[in-house]
Amino acid sequence: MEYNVVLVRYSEIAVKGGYTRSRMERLLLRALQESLAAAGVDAFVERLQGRVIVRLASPSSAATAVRASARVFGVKSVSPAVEVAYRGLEELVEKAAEFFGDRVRGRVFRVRARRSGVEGFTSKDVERLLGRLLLERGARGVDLENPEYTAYVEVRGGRAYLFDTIHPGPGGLPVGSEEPSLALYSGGFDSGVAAWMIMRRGSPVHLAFYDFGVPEALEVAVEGAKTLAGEWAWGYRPRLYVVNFRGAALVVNGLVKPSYRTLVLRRLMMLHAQDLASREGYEALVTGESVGQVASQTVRNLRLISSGLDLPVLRPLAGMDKDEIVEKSREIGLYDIASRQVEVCGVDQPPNPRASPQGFRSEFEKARDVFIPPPRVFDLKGESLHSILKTLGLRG
Ligand SMILES: Nc1ncnc2c1ncn2[C@@H]1O[C@H](COP(=O)(O)OP(=O)(O)OP(=O)(O)O)[C@@H](O)[C@H]1O
Repeated sequence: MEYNVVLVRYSEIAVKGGYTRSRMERLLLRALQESLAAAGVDAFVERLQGRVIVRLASPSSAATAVRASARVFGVKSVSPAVEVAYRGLEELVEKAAEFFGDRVRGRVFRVRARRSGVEGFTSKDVERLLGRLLLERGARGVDLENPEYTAYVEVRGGRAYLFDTIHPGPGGLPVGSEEPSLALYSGGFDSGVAAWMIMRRGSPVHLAFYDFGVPEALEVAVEGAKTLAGEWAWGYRPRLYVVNFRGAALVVNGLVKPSYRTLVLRRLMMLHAQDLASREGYEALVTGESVGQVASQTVRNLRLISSGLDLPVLRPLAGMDKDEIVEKSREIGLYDIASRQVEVCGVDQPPNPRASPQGFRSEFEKARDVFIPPPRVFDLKGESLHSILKTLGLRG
């Protein structure tokens, strides 16, 4: 018996009611279809009560389908499974024993059964009967606490799903459940993880990179943006905005007192991102700031950088430690790229961690009217890495 489906469980959607739930389920299906198609899996995606079934055209695509499904936001976990039809408990456990028989031989096991939309027998009945059958067919023993092998049976109406592995998905909400937002993305660890975390909460996140004129930094940021889009952005077309901030850095370095330069430049960045977001219909900004991580991220300085903005600034890493952030970037596949990023902040002196609000205001006034050219805009799904780099003058 070969895997013919992937069973997809979703997390928070299950607790939503009525219209919201069916909208989110539709978004989840669309994202799953897109992710599977991009991975080259020929499959039909079907909604069951509380589950999604990915029906595979070929069993050989099961592993790829599992990987592709586990990269979709809203998915709690996935299992490659065998779907069988049955009439009555006896036929069900017989088919299950056929699938699990070889796998439990010589091993200590347990059966975990669940059931919904079924009359006439309980989950316990399935566990007991199948357990007995598997012992008869060569399993070494039963241990409910510490088995070597778990045989899972999920019964839904007239069909049952048999599986023995559960692979975690990212959780969260399907992309499109929330309004879109714009992440200030540097290509470093923090802003990549931050963008991912807000995508995970259902917002289609677009990215803005502020270019201080260091080609290596721009190249890494484009690569990181392509990776985020290619691995995680299912169900929408993320954009990358590359903003030429060289002029802004020059003006700030020329006019502003050294200890205020980083803060003034950051605030210019935030204001610019807010205008850009408003024009494009994005309803929040996202940054990778974490309280106290560096001098520009003290509570005081975060206040100064973002005071008076109309759009909410989402800072999903605010309460995280650096090592947790780096670990997360590893999990989501951004570590290698982010670790190549060079630190470029546009100015050469760190800010005072407790900058004075009055001092900041008067220094900011000196630079507030700096001209910033319109951004270059890229469709991260539609354009290849090479063509984006070429347009930006980074490839011949
Ligand atoms: N060149 C840039 N382009 C876009 N956003 C930026 C840029 N530089 C900084 N940011 C934004 O400001 C935040 C704070 O930047 P900072 O350099 O102080 O912190 P960081 O911890 O090094 O961030 P990261 O790891 O994302 O580079 C970043 O997380 C990002 O959201």
